[in-house]
Amino acid sequence: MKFDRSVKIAPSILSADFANFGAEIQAVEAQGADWIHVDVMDGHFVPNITFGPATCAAIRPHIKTVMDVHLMIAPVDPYIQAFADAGADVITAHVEAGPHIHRTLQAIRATGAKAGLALNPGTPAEVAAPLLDMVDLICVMTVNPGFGGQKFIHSCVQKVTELREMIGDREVHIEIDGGVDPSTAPLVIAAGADVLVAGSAVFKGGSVQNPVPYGENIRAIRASV
Ligand SMILES: O=C(CO)[C@@H](O)[C@H](O)COP(=O)(O)O
Repeated sequence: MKFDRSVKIAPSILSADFANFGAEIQAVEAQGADWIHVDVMDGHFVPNITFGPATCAAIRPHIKTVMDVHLMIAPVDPYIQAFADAGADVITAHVEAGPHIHRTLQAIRATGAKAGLALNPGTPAEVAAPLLDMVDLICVMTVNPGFGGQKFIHSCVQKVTELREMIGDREVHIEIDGGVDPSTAPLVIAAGADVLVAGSAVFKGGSVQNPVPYGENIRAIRASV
């Protein structure tokens, strides 16, 4: 996976048809998705449950782009290898999910996957400072994690500006997750983000049978930035 700073749109399959992940992934990729964002939730770290490594392994052959796995689970460390074996290109863990984030990031990189660090809306940018050489991506949550379709939290935009300044010329992506649509995407791109996760704003109005709205939605986000 080669680093580049262009704007990338990563549809979150949390808003896709759960009975049809393979076809949904193929449809959004055909309609212009750059990465596929996979939200893993455990009903403990976040108040919702989605799926685990077996589902990730099952969808992997359908993903031609980048499989971006966002772990909203605690503990994280016992499951890292399973998600790497499932074919994740990026594995992101939350700083709030345990006491040893440095060890977690090391363990992710040791698998060969890119290491992502996620920050909840209430977590300040400074927590990333000692970890900048250990991460390939920082995921700024712009909603409280757990559900799609929530309202973007505007106070998180300043955090993106601070992180971009901190990162300097390191090859670290800034990903935005939650409430991204054509009205909020320009704010975070201007602040220095390059990966936009979007669930409801991509999947709304479309289906596997009628994927054209997926393309229109992706182009609307791209055009907004
Ligand atoms: O991680 C999460 C939610 O916890 C996200 O990836 C959501 O799935 C984004 O959904 P929208 O806010 O774009 O609908």
